[in-house]
Amino acid sequence: MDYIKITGGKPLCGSICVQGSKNAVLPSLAAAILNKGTTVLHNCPNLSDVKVTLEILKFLGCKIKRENDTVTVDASVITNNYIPNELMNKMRSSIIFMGAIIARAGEASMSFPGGCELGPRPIDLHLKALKTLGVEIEESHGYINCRLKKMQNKSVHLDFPSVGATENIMLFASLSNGKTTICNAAREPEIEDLQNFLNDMGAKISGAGSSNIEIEGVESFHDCEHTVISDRIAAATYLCGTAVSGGETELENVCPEHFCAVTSALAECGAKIKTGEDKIYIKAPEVINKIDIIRTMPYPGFPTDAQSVMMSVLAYANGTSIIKENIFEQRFKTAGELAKMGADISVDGKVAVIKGVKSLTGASVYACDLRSGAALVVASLAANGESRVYNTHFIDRGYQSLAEDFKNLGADIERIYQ
Ligand SMILES: CC(=O)N[C@H]1[C@@H](OP(=O)(O)OP(=O)(O)OC[C@H]2O[C@@H](n3ccc(=O)[nH]c3=O)[C@H](O)[C@@H]2O)O[C@H](CO)[C@@H](O)[C@@H]1O
Ligand SMILES: C=C(OP(=O)(O)O)C(=O)O
Repeated sequence: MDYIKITGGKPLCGSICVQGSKNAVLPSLAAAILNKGTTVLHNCPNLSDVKVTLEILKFLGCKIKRENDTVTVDASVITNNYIPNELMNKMRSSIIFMGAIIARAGEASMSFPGGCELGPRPIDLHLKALKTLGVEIEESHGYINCRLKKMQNKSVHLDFPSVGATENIMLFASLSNGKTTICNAAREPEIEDLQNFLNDMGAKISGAGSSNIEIEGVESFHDCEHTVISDRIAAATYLCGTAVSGGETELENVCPEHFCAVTSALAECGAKIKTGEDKIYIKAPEVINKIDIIRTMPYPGFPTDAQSVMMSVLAYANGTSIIKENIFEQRFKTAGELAKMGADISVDGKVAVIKGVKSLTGASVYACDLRSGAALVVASLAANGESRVYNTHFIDRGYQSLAEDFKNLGADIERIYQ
């Protein structure tokens, strides 16, 4: 089994360029099927989730070309409007194809999406919104069959600002002859990037980044090129790695305003942070201060995706910190693995109490999901002795070169292929 081997104790230093955003590139690739032509996306990270998305696009009939971080999707001809379970269950984001395929083909059929196990991840909000907009939906033998009856001009209210549901509605409604308003839309930067990309293709969407998004449907799209935004969670991971290691690093190709919640938490821990337009510098604190409480929230609150790497930082703090996880029910599995390294963390439902310890000890640990893998690597960077982080396939979903990046910053780290 592959693993990442880390011998802790080396302060990180130097600078690295942060990859393109997983959560921005996935919906944008799905959106490419809305254009009966060629779409070029730059800054596409090389991730296993991106590979699955490209497989889905090929299955639908698209021609794909990848040159370094540029992906070209030719969706002139679509030959399928369904996605088999083998592709759907490989990741959560496969559900974003639903809105896009219905918009392009009038009907779509697919099974439920898969992905990391973070507790229940229903898709009721996606389905309810599409029904409101005139899509007939029935479930049969594990497949969801959707057919557009008549596009309704409607306002859709989301009971929770779901990122995926907001994206699905945007994709569906942008290629139609109606006007749609999304109320209580997700405000994540990836939603704004999707709006910018769709508008580059000829859509008429406004309001992304706020809770109300207005979509004026258009009849067709045109070819375009778009550069995907930088990955704010990867950036948060490198910042947390630097904070525990005691070093100082600079990240390039970032948008610091997208992860203010993380940088203010790290500043509260005592890290020195300086931001430029597309750069961020961090100097680790000599002693990591505890944080009374961090609550994960939809953007611009503290991102659930950065919760695990932050837990690794607080495991080394000079007191007791609390994390309240409000988005996913089972996102504290990392705590059990950190305990193998000597961390003192107790979990009760949505709350984790982290009693900081002076040092952790290297151990063999298992990533339980994507960010858990990143968190275990971060914790290992400062642990005494050697750690082995297994289940690297989770890490590959969201980081194109986690071990290599930390190595370039001076860590004693290596990916072992077996
Ligand atoms: C590919 C991608 O962009 N993934 C991100 C996206 O996931 P994803 O789009 O799946 O996350 P959502 O914002 O939809 O989910 C947030 C919460 O809403 C619940 N919910 C969601 C939809 C629904 O129909 N019903 C329902 O109850 C979920 O179970 C969860 O508790 O946003 C999450 C929250 O910021 C991030 O952690 C993921 O990294
Ligand atoms: C939960 C995540 O992603 P996904 O929604 O793709 O599972 C994540 O990026 O941490």
